[in-house]
Amino acid sequence: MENYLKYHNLILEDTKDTIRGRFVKSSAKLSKGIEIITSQPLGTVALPQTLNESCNYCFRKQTSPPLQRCSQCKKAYFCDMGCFKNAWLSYHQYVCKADTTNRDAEDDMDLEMLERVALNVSRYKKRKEANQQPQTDQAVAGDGSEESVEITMQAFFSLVGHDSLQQCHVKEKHTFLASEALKKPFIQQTSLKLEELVHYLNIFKSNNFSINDTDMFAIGEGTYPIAALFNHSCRPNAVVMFEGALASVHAIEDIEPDTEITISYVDAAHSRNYRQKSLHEKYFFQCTCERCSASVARPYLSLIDTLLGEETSDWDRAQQLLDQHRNTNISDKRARILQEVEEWDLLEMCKEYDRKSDGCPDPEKPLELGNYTHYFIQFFAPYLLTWNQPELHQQHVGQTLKTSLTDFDDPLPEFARPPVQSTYDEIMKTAIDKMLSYPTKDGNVIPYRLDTLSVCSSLFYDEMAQGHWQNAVKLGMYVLIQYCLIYPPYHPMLAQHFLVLAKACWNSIIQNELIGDNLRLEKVYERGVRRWIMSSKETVAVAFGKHGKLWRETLELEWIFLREQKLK
Ligand SMILES: C[S@@+](CC[C@H](N)C(=O)[O-])C[C@H]1O[C@@H](n2cnc3c(N)ncnc32)[C@H](O)[C@@H]1O
Repeated sequence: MENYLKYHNLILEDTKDTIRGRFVKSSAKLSKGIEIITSQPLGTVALPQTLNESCNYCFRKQTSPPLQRCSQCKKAYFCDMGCFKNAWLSYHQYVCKADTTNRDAEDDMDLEMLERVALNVSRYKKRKEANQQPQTDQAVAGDGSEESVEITMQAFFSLVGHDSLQQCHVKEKHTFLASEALKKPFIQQTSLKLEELVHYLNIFKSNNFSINDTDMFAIGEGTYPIAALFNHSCRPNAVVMFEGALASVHAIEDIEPDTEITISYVDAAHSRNYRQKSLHEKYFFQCTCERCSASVARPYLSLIDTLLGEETSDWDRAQQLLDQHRNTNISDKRARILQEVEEWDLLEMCKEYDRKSDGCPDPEKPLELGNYTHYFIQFFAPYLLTWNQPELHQQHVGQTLKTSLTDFDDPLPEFARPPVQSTYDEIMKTAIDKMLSYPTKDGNVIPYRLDTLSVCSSLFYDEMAQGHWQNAVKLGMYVLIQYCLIYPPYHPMLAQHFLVLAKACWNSIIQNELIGDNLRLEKVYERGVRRWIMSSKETVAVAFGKHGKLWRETLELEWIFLREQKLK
């Protein structure tokens, strides 16, 4: 295992702290966008609601030819006979029948994962017993370039289950699930004991990953022993991405040698309390990352949570309530926000907060969604991505100075306000201080709060679904500002949002053309599309790589947009 890590410029260090355990650090500089290491699954389970969307064996999505449904159990889907045969040999033969029990869906997934992992552990042990020769480290790991089964298993056996810390109801549930598994002959044949199975379930709780598709929607869950060696930070420098069932850890910022590499176990778009509570319940630690506790180097990071405030209720529940429109408080707020969005005049706002006009919202009055968005977007986009490329910010002098920013964005006049700060940290600090300097008033929608974000992001998708593109663009720009605060600049959530925003802007242009709306508005949208396509290209390449669906979609949109421009 160490060899595999070393080959990938990684070192596993032990803190000797019983909770923090080991952590992974870099032994060389790792540039943003690189795939640091890949991680093979020891077991994967599809989410019940997405069973027909991806192959039950390799987790790839396929529409042409369509996935084939298993004719016997009529539940699992596969790409082709190859995947079906592999699945059959590894696990499907044991579960290929209707399950008549009525456990809840989460328990069913845990049980399925347990059975898959137990089978793999038992096969591995049997193979080891059959091949009695002691293996040297070299023979086990080769040159370290490939993750052999031995490496995956070594990593799995080393993972923490926090067995003694689990709460009574968790212990009871895990004991029940382990005994359910042991009722099945194929699990009895593994010779694994009840305590071992309970330990594996504890390992899953603190180490498993949610498997996402390219649109960042969860489609399953997996045990990835190598990826599970990375510790958590609410401000991570790496993310775990999936290609089918293979996980890989990507750097989302430049990582200097000897730096801990961290990923985030919870969505960073939650309040500090929510994150702390769920990290403690599931992983048993108190998060002291740069965002959770005041960092000396980057003090503005802890101000992000001061800005965001608390969730009004449990986030998922709030989402549910939003969907159902039942909760009067939330639907009142939704109606008020929608009215603000309807009344916000995009052209007026663009004029007021144009870089040359030096406009800023009245410092005596609370911020409204429109002026908040138009004023602060000038701090962030696209400057969060290009602050370290000053040549891109040069004024267009003479006839020929051409830079990618002048291709994609307005050249920035020297006297422009607010000035582009010269580092990422300065941009963030200046913007956050400025936001916090505005007064707030009870009953007003406070733009930077989390509850406003959750209403606006749900409205953003609803307005797109209904083809209300002008509203969608305003909401999308607002959500962008919040994402710039919450996520590191090359985070997949931000990259994906840039692309969706570019598409919304493009659809707005098409819709405006259809209804013959005014030309000046069209110019504003065109500038938006250029800007969001550029930002999307820059971030998608780093966060997702240049081989996936999002990169293709970005290039396609750019191609259509540039072609239309030429035709005009
Ligand atoms: C997925 S494992 C990470 C690898 C683990 N440190 C190990 O040695 O196997 C998750 C566990 O690591 C520890 N951990 C992860 N991130 C941490 C952090 N930021 N602070 C303290 N402990 C952390 C907790 O014990 C958590 O349950």
